[in-house]
Amino acid sequence: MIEIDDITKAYEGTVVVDHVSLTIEPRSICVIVGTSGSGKTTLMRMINKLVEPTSGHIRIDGQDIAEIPAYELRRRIGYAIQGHGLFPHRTVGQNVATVPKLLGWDKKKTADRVDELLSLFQLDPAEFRNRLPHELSGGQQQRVGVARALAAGPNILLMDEPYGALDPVIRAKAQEDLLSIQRKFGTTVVLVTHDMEEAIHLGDKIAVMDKGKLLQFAKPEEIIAHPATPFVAELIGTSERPFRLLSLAKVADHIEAGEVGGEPIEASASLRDAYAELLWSGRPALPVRRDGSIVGQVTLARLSQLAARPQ
Ligand SMILES: Nc1ncnc2c1ncn2[C@@H]1O[C@H](COP(=O)(O)OP(=O)(O)OP(=O)(O)O)[C@@H](O)[C@H]1O
Repeated sequence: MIEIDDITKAYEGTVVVDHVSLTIEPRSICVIVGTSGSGKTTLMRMINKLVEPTSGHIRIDGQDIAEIPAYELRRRIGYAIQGHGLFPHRTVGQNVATVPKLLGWDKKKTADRVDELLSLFQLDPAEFRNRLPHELSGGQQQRVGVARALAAGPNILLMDEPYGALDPVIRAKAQEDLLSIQRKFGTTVVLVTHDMEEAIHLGDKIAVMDKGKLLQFAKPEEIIAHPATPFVAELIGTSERPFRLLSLAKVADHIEAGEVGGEPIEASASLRDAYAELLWSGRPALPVRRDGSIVGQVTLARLSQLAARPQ
């Protein structure tokens, strides 16, 4: 658990993070969202002491980080940034091995871990471990950056706009990878983005920042349905609200009995994808497929109800 307790950061009298308090539950993803310069990165960097707070406290699993040396904290907390930050003259394998090496892991354990992580990120170790970062695509470099951050199995992973530079297809893939890896390892993730779509997709909870202040800290459903201020509502985009609500749930959770013809949709698809397909194909219902079999239908009528403002 990460407890941020009344934290403030000022640079020469200018307050950039202003009395922020929030508690991030273990094994959850907290996304910090807000406009440029709102203090997102500064807030996150206080968690691994890259920035020292002016006042306030941060506790990790009950321990005040003021009592933990910065180097120790940074070995315990993974950190991945936009543009990956890989060492350009070190191979992919050496990059991923950075923290295990600092921790004095033996060669075999380190090499096994590097290969495990590269495989996990769908980078064939034999093909990629000896390449230099510039011999990789942007998306591959980003994956190596996240693999490096996870190398020593940290409980906490901080990510600063990790997918900002990726094209939409690679970005969606990287987000799915993050979700599955987070579930696999149970990592607590704090991710900074200015993209509300990304925040809603990834966040168990979303922290909305503006001018150094925390405006709202809540589940995506709550932020969409009950934005705390007009600024939060604007950030969500009023015309986007129904679609954002639908993007939070899966077809699997809203299957109705009944048979209907035509091209099916997968149960794992989001309701938003189902809604788009219903509108695009002009059908009132789609058959739903799970593990290759048709298991029911999803209907336009039901999705229209689900997209309406929650009471
Ligand atoms: N080392 C520093 N010295 C002085 N001011 C700083 C320093 N670091 C950040 N700031 C200022 O603090 C404010 C918040 O910066 P921060 O990087 O936290 O914002 P952000 O929300 O992450 O923005 P972006 O989305 O553009 O990265 C900005 O006005 C920035 O200019």
